[in-house]
Amino acid sequence: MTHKLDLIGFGGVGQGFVEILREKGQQLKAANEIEFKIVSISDLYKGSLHHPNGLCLDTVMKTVKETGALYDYPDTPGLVRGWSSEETITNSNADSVVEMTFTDVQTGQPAIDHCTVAFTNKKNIVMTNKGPVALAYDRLFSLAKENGVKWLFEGSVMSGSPALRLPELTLTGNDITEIRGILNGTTNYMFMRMEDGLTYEEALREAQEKGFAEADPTADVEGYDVLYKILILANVVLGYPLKREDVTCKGIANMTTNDIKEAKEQGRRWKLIGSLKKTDQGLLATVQPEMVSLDDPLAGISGAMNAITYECDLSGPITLVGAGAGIKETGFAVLIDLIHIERTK
Ligand SMILES: NC(=O)C1=CN([C@@H]2O[C@H](COP(=O)(O)OP(=O)(O)OC[C@H]3O[C@@H](n4cnc5c(N)ncnc54)[C@H](OP(=O)(O)O)[C@@H]3O)[C@@H](O)[C@H]2O)C=CC1
Ligand SMILES: N[C@@H](CC=O)C(=O)O
Repeated sequence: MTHKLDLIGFGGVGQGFVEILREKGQQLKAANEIEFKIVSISDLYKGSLHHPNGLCLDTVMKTVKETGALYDYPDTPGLVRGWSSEETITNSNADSVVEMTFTDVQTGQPAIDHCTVAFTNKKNIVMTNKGPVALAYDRLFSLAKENGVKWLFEGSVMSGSPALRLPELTLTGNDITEIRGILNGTTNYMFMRMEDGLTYEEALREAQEKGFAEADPTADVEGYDVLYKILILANVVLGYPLKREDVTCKGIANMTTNDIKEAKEQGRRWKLIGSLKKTDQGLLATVQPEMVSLDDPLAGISGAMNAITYECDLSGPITLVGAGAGIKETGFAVLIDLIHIERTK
């Protein structure tokens, strides 16, 4: 079975996903009898390529590594260049679109439009972008359903760690009363490096170099990235139509190495915590830095690792610990969603 893909957005995660297919494509074909074939790549500044029979991934990666763009990919009969994202989604022969453009924390665009165009053209969407899920979940979910296509976004919360599929599939039957965790890799990595003595700016720069941070890292340090993940968890896992204005949100942008040092002197550690709690007054949602004591299990979650605890009425608390950011880890989330589409056909 061949599953044809359009990649929309070809930054860190997009390239990480292509590397995974280069390394594991044959193995995946043998184990699952699925061949994932990339027929289009469309990126704002790197350019756009489409070939109905598939692009050569070795040449794509060589071209982007050598030139930073796709314009020097060689001409072959049938190759189309220059389609915009929407033209790619509309015109290509792909079965699924993988949406990996930047997350716009104000509007969710252009990714919301990409979903609308894909669904009305009867294409599945797999995405790591948080915007459409956080801001337009109900509308897009209905649109995908009306058009008989799938919309999967495991990578939007905790990258390759199954923070959404765990409650959906494995914890089902429980009433989840509370969700709480460390949900941003960049800030957690920054706390670790600031404890090592780096300044706020140095720690942020490192997180950017490692591919953890958003294109605009304000989203990470002001807490909006966690806010979006909290909206996704509320809407998707708890089925509660939470909006961004319902969430109290404070980030770490004003924190200094002194704050980190003071916490250390008190035998404590800062963590940026996102939480959702069902109360008699409704769903209480917060994002804020908290000082946790060193014997709190969250204190041991360091670097770009994240952790999330689901308080369940039947099974008790279940905690998932795993990568919260990273190029390959997030590329894996794309892969597992695509395999899931094939397995549930
Ligand atoms: N990195 C991580 O660890 C994780 C990332 N995510 C999410 O995954 C998505 C991708 O992340 P990442 O790869 O790190 O981000 P990057 O900023 O590296 O890549 C985003 C790419 O999207 C391109 N782009 C922007 N607008 C458009 C458009 N209209 N059409 C086509 N391409 C466009 C950008 O192009 P150009 O640069 O040429 O302008 C860029 O190449 C983001 O939404 C992020 O929030 C989710 C989980 C973890
Ligand atoms: N910028 C985000 C990436 C994953 O969502 C983070 O640092 O967690």
